Formats: sequence, C-alpha cells, structure tokens
Amino acid sequence: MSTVAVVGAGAMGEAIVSGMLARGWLPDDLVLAVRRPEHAEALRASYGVEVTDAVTAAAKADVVLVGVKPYDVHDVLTQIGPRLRPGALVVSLAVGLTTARLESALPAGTPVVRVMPNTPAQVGAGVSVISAGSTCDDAKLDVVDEIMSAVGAVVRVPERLQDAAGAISGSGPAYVFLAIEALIEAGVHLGLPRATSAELAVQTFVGASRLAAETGDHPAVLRERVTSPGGTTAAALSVLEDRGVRAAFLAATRAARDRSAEIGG
Ligand SMILES: NC(=O)C1=CN([C@@H]2O[C@H](COP(=O)(O)OP(=O)(O)OC[C@H]3O[C@@H](n4cnc5c(N)ncnc54)[C@H](OP(=O)(O)O)[C@@H]3O)[C@@H](O)[C@H]2O)C=CC1
Ligand SMILES: O=C(O)[C@@H]1CCC=N1
Repeated sequence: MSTVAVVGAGAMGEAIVSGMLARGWLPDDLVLAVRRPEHAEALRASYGVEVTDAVTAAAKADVVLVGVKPYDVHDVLTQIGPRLRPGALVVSLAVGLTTARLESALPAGTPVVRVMPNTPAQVGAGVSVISAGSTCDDAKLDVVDEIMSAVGAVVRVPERLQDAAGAISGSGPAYVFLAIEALIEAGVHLGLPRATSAELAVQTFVGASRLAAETGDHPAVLRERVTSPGGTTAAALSVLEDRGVRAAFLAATRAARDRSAEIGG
C-alpha cells in the first residue's frame, strides 16, 4: 500500500483521513501536515497518525494530497517540490486550480491529479471528481481512484468539467445542509419539538436520497409518487415553485462554477 501524505488536514483533508482509516487504511500508511501546533496535537490524539510539517510529510510519501486553501497551494507546492520522492504523485483537492497551473509550480514531469471531493467522505459517502494532468498516466489515476474510493464514489471527468462538477458535488453538501436546517426550523415554527423536527428532517433527507440512489428512478417520478392530487405536498410544492427554488439552484450553481474558474485564474 502507498504511503499517503495529507498536507493540509483541515475540513476536507481530515474528512478523507478519517474515511480512509475507517475503511482499513492504517495510521502508519498516513502522514499529515497542518500549520498550527494545537491542530497537529488534536489530529495525533484523534487518529494516532504522524503529524509534521509539509516538506517532511511530502518527502515520506508516494502520494501527496494537498488539502490547503487554493491561495496557499502555490507556496506549498514550491516548498515540497524539490523534496518529492522520484515518481511521487501530487493530488490537489483545491477548487479551481487547473492541473496546468499545479504542474507549473512543481518539478517538470511531476504527475498531478485534480480532485474535487466532498465532505460526506467523512462517513464513506463522498463523491470525488477526478481528472489527470498532462503527465499522469492511467496507473497513477487508478491510485487516486483507489484512495478516493475508500471514502465514497469516484467519477472521472475531462478537466474542463471540473468547475461545473465542483458546483454540484463539491459545494453540494452545503446546499443540502442549508435545506435540512431550514426544514428543522420550519418544523419548530409548526410546533414540533426541535429534537423531533431534527430527527424527521435528517431522516427524510437520508431516506429520500437512498430511495433515489437505490431505485435509480428519476427524481420527478419519485416526487410525483409523493404528490397526491390536491393534497398537502402539492400545496407545499406550489409555494416552493412560486418562490423560484429551481431558478435559485440554477443561479447558485452558476455562481459557484464561475467562482471556481475565477479562483483558477
Ligand atoms: N471543505 C470542503 O467542503 C471542500 C474543500 N475543497 C478544497 O479543499 C481545500 C481545503 O479546504 P478546507 O479543508 O475547507 O480548508 P481548511 O482551512 O479547513 O483546511 C486547510 C488546512 O491546511 C492547513 N495548512 C495551511 N497551510 C499549510 C501549510 N503550509 N502546511 C501544512 N498545512 C497547512 C491548515 O492547517 P491549520 O488548521 O493548522 O491552520 C488547515 O488544516 C481547499 O483547497 C478547497 O478548495 C474541495 C472540496 C470540498
Ligand atoms: O467553498 C469552497 O470553496 C470549497 C470548494 C468546494 C466546497 N468547498
């Protein structure tokens, strides 16, 4: 098994580490890097993994996952580049940054993969969108597929679709959490105890998502099965349509896609 360094084990990097460990990777397979000493200590205590600085971690690894914020990626790559093992693979989790841009900050010929993961990786239910850089062969892309498969589904796309994919699945959990939060609050406004409303709302998202995933039925068909003529669901859906929910999703995802392209420069 490869040694994997996670340089930047924050919200996303830690979700991947936690998911990998839950799915059979060993603490010795991993080496992490963060910036703050107290964060390093917390990660050591939680996972029993080595936590060090970016260059030391990268120098020990066959695969280096870079999970720092997009604006920190260039500095990290220029620091770790000279210390990478021969043939080491660099995997960026950063939204927006193209493989061409990543390659330009690394020693010539370094294989690079761009990944757009999402935080449900933490419970093994993530989805990662992956694209190879110019010198990354299929075998290296397979390695990334294997790592990210430990934390959920993996989808390969041409890199030109990465900004759009990130707007759907990378940011998507936040849209869902916002909807869950709104539904819980709505239940409270209708008089449900908060804990009851939270249980109903969360389990409804879990159940509806599983139903869509496991049946493969089109969501419109599943929605029709809930919607009795002249019934309660129809009354609710007409309000949501009047308030422009679909238009809001179109505009929101366009904004995310455009912001991703802007971050990528
Ligand atoms: N959050 C998400 O849902 C998703 C995020 N992404 C991408 O993942 C990346 C990380 O985002 P996110 O996890 O939210 O960000 P966080 O701020 O939560 O994590 C960034 C981490 O990088 C660490 N770090 C910063 N600089 C260094 C350095 N020089 N050496 C070592 N560690 C360093 C920080 O350490 P410390 O905590 O000690 O300061 C922190 O733990 C971004 O590029 C983002 O685009 C992609 C898809 C989804
Ligand atoms: O908001 C962000 O920029 C990151 C990328 C996708 C999800 N979170």
